[in-house]
Formats: sequence, structure tokens, C-alpha cells
Amino acid sequence: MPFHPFRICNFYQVSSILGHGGFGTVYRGLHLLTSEWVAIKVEMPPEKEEQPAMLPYEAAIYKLLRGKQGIPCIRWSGMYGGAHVLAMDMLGSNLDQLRRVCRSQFTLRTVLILAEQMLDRVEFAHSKGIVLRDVKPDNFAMGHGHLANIVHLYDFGLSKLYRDPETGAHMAYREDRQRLGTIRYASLNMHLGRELSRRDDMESLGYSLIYLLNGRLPWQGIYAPDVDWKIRRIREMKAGKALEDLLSSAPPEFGQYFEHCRGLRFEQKPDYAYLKTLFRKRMQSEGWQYDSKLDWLDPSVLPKGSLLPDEYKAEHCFVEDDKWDVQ
Ligand SMILES: Nc1ncnc2c1ncn2[C@@H]1O[C@H](COP(=O)(O)OP(=O)(O)OP(=O)(O)O)[C@@H](O)[C@H]1O
Repeated sequence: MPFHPFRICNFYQVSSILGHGGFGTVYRGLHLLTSEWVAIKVEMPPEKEEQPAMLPYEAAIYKLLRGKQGIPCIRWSGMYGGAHVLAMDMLGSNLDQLRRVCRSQFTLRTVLILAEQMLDRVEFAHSKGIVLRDVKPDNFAMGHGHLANIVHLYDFGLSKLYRDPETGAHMAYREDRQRLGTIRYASLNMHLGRELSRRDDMESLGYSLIYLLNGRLPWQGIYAPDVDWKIRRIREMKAGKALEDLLSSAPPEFGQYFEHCRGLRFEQKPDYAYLKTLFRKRMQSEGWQYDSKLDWLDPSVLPKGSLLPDEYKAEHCFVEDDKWDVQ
């Protein structure tokens, strides 16, 4: 069906669809007065009255996180034309899209540079009492223009407050929880039906980093007669030898990372500084700098190059203004 441009909240001209989420559509919009591009999430109120809309909840999470670099800024949120609307900073490609541009995997150097920022974003969300419950490469995107080297954390649809905002008490441990998020990156506790806490975000981040480095995880593409069987098999792989083998063939820092995350108790705060130091020491020992030479901007370091046409390669005009968009 052809897309007909329309206007939303009076001053956003919607030009195209960016994507469809679990509960609505995300549009690309131009602010008619400032000429800034924004991403606009729109959710129609659920048909059943007792079913809550998700977007106001997500907007509330964004408000708790506002002001920090690496979290998209909310430009407008509320009801418009009978729909829930959330207008926010327009982001560039997510890390899984960029991985594909780099012919399926990043160099260790790029993964370590990204890891520092990803750890920082997750730590920040935790510091605000939020557990993300869906940490995966698709939920981290690079910024636009002068923020092209900044990793942004977005999509808080599954996040939850793990502390009571009044008393500060940690939520209670439970074992009867439903499966949530993305199986590929889910922690072992999620497979076991346990309430998810900070340790589980860290474990999912670990899987995400290894996925970006190797281009795949061992439990992708396994044969299974049905979905339940497959999920059970993935759980066994994460609990046993498949993970051990994965970690023994990965750089040793990842083994230490998982040892720490898997050793955390339900309410325990991860030692973010220790985890960052692990990766920083590796950067130092290799003589690598935290610079902007990320694989997709400088594909000369990639054994097989990138899928970007030549004119996109590290041309500053593409990273310094809003034209940089490799989706
Ligand atoms: N701020 C943004 N800037 C650019 N693109 C965005 C932005 N937010 C979302 N998108 C695009 O819209 C798509 C849908 O996003 P959304 O966060 O609603 O859902 P999702 O992550 O795909 O699914 P789910 O809602 O099930 O988590 C994303 O895949 C992304 O391509």
C-alpha cells in the first residue's frame, strides 16, 4: 500500500515508516520549525480496556533516564488523534545492522570500544532502578551527525523497575515467571523462569558482545522438532559445554566476564568497574586507542571489507551531518 505523508502533533511532518514494533509503528518525522528529524512511535490504544497501553509506560522510563548522553531525548509524548505518541531523537543504524554491513562480524577492537559504552548505558539504567530485560545488539544504535560514535540504548518496552521508588527495596525473587525478550540473548535465569534482575542484563550483554565478535552464537540454527524443544535445548547449551566451549575459544576477558555475571546473587549489584577494567586492560595491552575508527567507518581493517559503497567509507560529510544513515 502506498504511504501517504501526514502531520502529527501539529508540527511533525511524517515522511516514511522506520519500522514496526511489538505494539505499534515507528515513523520518520521532520519538525517543521526546527528542521530536525525525529523518530515517532505511535500506538493505538489496546482494544480491550483492561489491557494497558505500552507507550506511556515506555515514555515514563525515558523520563527517568533523561539527560544522559547515549539515551535518546524525548521531544514530545502524549495522546494525539486518539493514539499514544512518543517523538524522540532519530538514531542511526543499530549494532546488528552494522554487524551485517561489516560482513557479519566486528573486530575485537571495535567490540571492546562498543563494550565500554554498552556497559556504561546498562549501568546507568540500573542506577535509575531499571532492569532492561531485553539487552541485545538491536537495542543499541549509533547516533546521528556529531553523535555518530555514541552508542545509544533504546526500546524500553520490556524494562521494569527493580526497586520500589518509595522504599528503595529490591523486588522479590520469584520462580514462576513467563519467558520474556529474545531467546538468543536470554540469560539462563530467564530460561529457568526466574525473576530477572541486574545480573541477567549483564549476562545478555555478554552474549551480545560475543555475537558481535563471532557473528553468531552456537545455539542459532539448531534443529528442533518444536519451539519448546528448541528453547529447552538452548537452555542446556547455555548451562553446559556449549557455553564453556564458546568461552574457551573467545578472548579470556569474556570468560572472566561470564564468571562474574554468573556468580552474582539475585539482588547483587554487578561490579561494572571491574568488567570495564577487564576490557580496558585488553585495549591497553594491544596498544589500541578509544577512537572513532569503528569497523563500519574504517573498513580497511576488516578482512573482507564492508558492504558499504566506497563513497560512504569514513567520509566525514557522512558522519558530521544528518546524511549518515546506513539502514
Ligand atoms: N529512535 C529511533 N530512531 C530510528 N529508528 C528507530 C527509533 N526507534 C525505533 N526505530 C526503528 O523502529 C523499529 C521498531 O522499533 P520499536 O522500538 O518499536 O520495536 P522493536 O524493537 O522492533 O520491537 P518490540 O516493540 O517488539 O521491542 C526499530 O527496529 C527501528 O528500526
